[in-house]
Amino acid sequence: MIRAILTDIEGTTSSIRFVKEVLFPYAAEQMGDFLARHWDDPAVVEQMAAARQESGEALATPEQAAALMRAWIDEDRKATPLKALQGMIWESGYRNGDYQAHLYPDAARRLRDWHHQGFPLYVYSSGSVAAQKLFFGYSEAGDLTPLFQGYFDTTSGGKKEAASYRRISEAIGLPGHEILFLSDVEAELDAAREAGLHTVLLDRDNALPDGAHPRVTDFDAIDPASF
Ligand SMILES: CSCCC(=O)C(=O)COP(=O)(O)O
Ligand SMILES: [Mg+2]
Repeated sequence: MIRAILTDIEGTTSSIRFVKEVLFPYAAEQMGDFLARHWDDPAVVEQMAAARQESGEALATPEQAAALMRAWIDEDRKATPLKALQGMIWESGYRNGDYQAHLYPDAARRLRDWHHQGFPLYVYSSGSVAAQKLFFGYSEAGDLTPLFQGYFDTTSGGKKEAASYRRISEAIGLPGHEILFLSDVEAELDAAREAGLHTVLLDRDNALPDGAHPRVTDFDAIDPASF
């Protein structure tokens, strides 16, 4: 029986296009300026230390660091320091009203329904926890943060590693077989299933063949009671 639902964001609750064509370019454009202005802030110092560790580069100036961060954005690298910096940069964009996060209407509707039915809801995204809270706080469907019990990011591990889902199950306080994980990426679902979670593949473009995971094109087709 499912007792909690864990959802991915990009490609699952929300369009890939919004992330790739709005959020990532915004972060890339602001990165140089942001690092120059916040170079000595403790939160940035911490992420720069992590970026040096991951890259092996000296990153001695904001310009050098910005160039590497932009390269990582281009390759869609799910690096924790990049994700933390993106979250810091996106904050002002949301607060200034430069954009609102895209939410598929079916996702917003079903997340509200499941919350009202008593399912604890959680997010697991490569975006930082701070970025996730901004995303759902400033969404096209309004502030959805009251729906969620908790958020997980790459500090729990990579999304294609079964160990990450074991950590998340432990943090939620439920065995894997009582958690339903929703994602648009089969490799993430494979890892979640290896950790014992139930899975559903969101195939928003109805373009994928039937495979190892139940496949739906929207949240309306998901019935947590059917597992
Ligand atoms: C939290 S919003 C931005 C999402 C993001 O940065 C990203 O890399 C998307 O990853 P996801 O795990 O949600 O597919
Ligand atoms: Mg995704």
